Amino acid sequence: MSKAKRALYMIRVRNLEVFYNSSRRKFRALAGVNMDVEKGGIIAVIGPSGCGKTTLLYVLAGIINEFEGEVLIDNAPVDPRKHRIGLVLQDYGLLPWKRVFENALLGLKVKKKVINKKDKEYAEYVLTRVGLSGLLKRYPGELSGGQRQRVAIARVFIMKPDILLMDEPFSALDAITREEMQDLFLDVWKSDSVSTVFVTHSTEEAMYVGKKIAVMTGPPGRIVTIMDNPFFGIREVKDSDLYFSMKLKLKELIKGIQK
Ligand SMILES: Nc1ncnc2c1ncn2[C@@H]1O[C@H](COP(=O)(O)OP(=O)(O)OP(=O)(O)O)[C@@H](O)[C@H]1O
Repeated sequence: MSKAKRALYMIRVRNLEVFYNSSRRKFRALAGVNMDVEKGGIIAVIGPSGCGKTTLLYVLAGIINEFEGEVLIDNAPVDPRKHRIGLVLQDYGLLPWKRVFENALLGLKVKKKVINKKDKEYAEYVLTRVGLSGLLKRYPGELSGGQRQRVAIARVFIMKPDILLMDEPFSALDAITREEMQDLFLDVWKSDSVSTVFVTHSTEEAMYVGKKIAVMTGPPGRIVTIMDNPFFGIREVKDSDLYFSMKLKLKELIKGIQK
């Protein structure tokens, strides 16, 4: 492949195999996973429980570093010391003894020893965009679930990551807060267009936040299809035939029904 073509991709996964070793057995969690994420792309990864979605994210985050195959971030082997990798988890990952502002700066602090005035101004700007400007001095225990997730989202955008990995970030939230957070995520994402892998259990969420949708089955985890999503960022189409037929197709693929 030509250099110009390769440079279009921010994330490249080729023939990825991951095994978990326990004392009794070797468990194959991923089997020959292939996936590309374009610069500024969002791929939503959807699949049944236990198919290997989190394992895939952990490889991309550099948390799992024993694997077979190739995993490239911006054309270089994944390396958390070199790449800025933003990871948002379902349980927010906030430190309970630190206030909102300090929690929001944690990701950047890991990457940068000295936080300067410009960094703090940018942090304030992002926190204001996510609607937290009045809550900067609170502790996580004094926030709602949605507010905690806002802090977690602000934290990854403040560190200006090379790639963003979202592991079912909104699944613990009630339906209304969840929709608000999806809107907020896309709104903040639009200004940075950071290349994102968004893992979700929900077909509706995948169809709202994914420019592309990858369907995984397993274990062992495999990607059975990657499709373009014409409904990216659109909510009002819920009654269209095309929307429902795509949703049905996704559900069938997740269940392993191939027509
Ligand atoms: N540390 C481990 N040791 C052994 N097996 C593991 C380990 N972690 C995960 N697994 C197994 O690997 C498979 C993939 O797990 P993973 O957490 O990646 O799935 P998932 O698709 O993210 O699931 P869920 O949607 O329920 O979060 C599962 O079958 C799981 O039981």
